[in-house]
Amino acid sequence: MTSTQATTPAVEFSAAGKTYGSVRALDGLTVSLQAGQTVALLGPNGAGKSTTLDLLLGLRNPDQGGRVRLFGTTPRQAVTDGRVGAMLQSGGLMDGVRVRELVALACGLHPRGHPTEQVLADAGLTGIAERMVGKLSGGQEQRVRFALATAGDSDLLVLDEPTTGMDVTARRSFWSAMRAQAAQGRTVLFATHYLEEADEVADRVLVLHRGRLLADGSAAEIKAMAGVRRVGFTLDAVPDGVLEAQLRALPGVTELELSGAVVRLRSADADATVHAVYALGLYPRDLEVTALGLEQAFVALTARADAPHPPGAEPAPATTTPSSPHRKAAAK
Ligand SMILES: Nc1ncnc2c1ncn2[C@@H]1O[C@H](COP(=O)(O)OP(=O)(O)OP(=O)(O)O)[C@@H](O)[C@H]1O
Repeated sequence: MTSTQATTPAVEFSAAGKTYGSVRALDGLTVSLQAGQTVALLGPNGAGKSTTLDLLLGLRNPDQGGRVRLFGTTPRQAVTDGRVGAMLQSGGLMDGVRVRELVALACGLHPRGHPTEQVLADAGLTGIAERMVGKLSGGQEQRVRFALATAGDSDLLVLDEPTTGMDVTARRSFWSAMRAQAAQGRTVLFATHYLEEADEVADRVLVLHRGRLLADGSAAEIKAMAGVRRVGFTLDAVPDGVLEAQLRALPGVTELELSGAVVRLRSADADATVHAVYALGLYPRDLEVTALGLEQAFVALTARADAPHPPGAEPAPATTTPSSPHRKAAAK
């Protein structure tokens, strides 16, 4: 890795947009990623994730006025210099060769290629290195794609839904291999629909929605941004006259589930809700106030962005937390 990494962002999008006909797939994305970060790119179908990765890899150019830079240079130059390894959804693998031959080819072509046997081992492919690529299962093909992405000493790894088609065990070993890559100082950017992966693996989470950056922060910060918390408690006894409707009417409550004396609710203002529970004369036991999971926070954030806005009011821009560089240890 070069010394420029310390100062130059690994990835920099400046007002990068992309329009396909009448579809605005990416709407002025401005974001930069520091070297060494592991970043998850989340978003509903059609949010612009693949378009973002295409621009990043120089497979498409941004519309006029936008710019993408990798390590201070153009994506194409960075790719040519072997600084980027990519694992994309699209693009078939060569069928008529053996796994070892294909991986050896990638290692040989990379300007800073690793030894073939090491790459095979790191991707968990040693045992199937003599198999024909065309005979592999979907999960095994993904491992080959991973091997091709890590065939050389790249500084940035770009992964588009890398664990699609993998079973739970394969996913776990994939992320452990990926962590090993990140531990060597590589920047990793991955798009995923598995929010638990983002929660477990990423230092930083970017949420795209309709081509815009809706949120940017650690997983914990994204959960907090959703603003909604879960509140649970048990009542000693449900006093006469306390009806579900009264609990539902407590300040902040957005959802309520009442099962006997056990109350589970979601609140946009948990402090006010809990205060009002006491004010009703209730005595909650085993009171718990917890943040939403990343998946629920994601659903809440994107639903809020989809909600109709008053005439003239624009949806809020990206909620970006100030705590860059988004350190996982501090966030979780
Ligand atoms: N080549 C293309 N021509 C026309 N429209 C396109 C093209 N590629 C993408 N789009 C449109 O641009 C928008 C963003 O697509 P993109 O594939 O980037 O989203 P995504 O977040 O990766 O979605 P998914 O999660 O479904 O893979 C979508 O509305 C899509 O239909």
